[in-house]
Amino acid sequence: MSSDRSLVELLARPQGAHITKTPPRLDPRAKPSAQEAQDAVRTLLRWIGEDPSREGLQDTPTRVTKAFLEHFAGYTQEPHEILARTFSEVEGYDDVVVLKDISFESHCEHHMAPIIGRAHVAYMPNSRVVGISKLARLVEVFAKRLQIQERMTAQIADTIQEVLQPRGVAVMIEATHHCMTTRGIHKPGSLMVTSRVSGIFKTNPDTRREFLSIIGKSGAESLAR
Ligand SMILES: Nc1nc2c(ncn2[C@@H]2O[C@H](COP(=O)(O)OP(=O)(O)OP(=O)(O)O)[C@@H](O)[C@H]2O)c(=O)[nH]1
Ligand SMILES: [Zn+2]
Repeated sequence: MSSDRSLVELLARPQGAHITKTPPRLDPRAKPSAQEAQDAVRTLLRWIGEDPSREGLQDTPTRVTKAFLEHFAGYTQEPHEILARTFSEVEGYDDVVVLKDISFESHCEHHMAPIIGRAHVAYMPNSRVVGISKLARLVEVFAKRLQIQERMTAQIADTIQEVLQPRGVAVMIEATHHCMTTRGIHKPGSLMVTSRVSGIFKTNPDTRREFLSIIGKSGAESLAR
């Protein structure tokens, strides 16, 4: 192509058309395909110096994406729906209900490293109670997302408060953060403890003490006031 011709063609283009267009901004929430997710795993494998085509790694991208679907299943579940069904025939039971030692596995949003812990969930019913398994399901929904422990604690407590409208809620979580135990500062055995209380658990020290005693933490008087 002569330089004259290319100049003519260039001038004939609409103004600015010769400038490479900025690619459209990706919607950060648009879901990539399974293929794209598996390719991303292959990229990471190459990045650590591995050969994704070797026999032992050939199915690894599929396994990893499948595992991710399990680790992060909480994004497809609606927490409020879990507590939708309640029972009122409780013979006037209006004392504290506690489900303690609910084990969970989550992942921290900073390193995507496991957070392994236990949650203790209590509420003071207001004429209606919820099926007790639903408290564990609620923990599970929030655990199966990328988390920081403080937010997970608050989300569990706030959802119970919003949906059941009990006289109070108390949630305590104790967890080990693998980003602190297996990397970084390497402090195995360190345990992060968070709590969120509302209603009567906040205003009445006796109710708070009862919760702490039931979960085996009597003496821990400093729970958020
Ligand atoms: N508050 C809080 N911090 C968390 C949680 N999970 C992880 N972290 C912390 O998030 C912080 C991220 O800090 P950065 O300095 O950005 O990351 P980093 O350089 O990898 O930090 P180090 O872990 O200290 O090596 C770290 O201090 C983690 O310990 C959590 O649930 N709650
Ligand atoms: Zn982390």
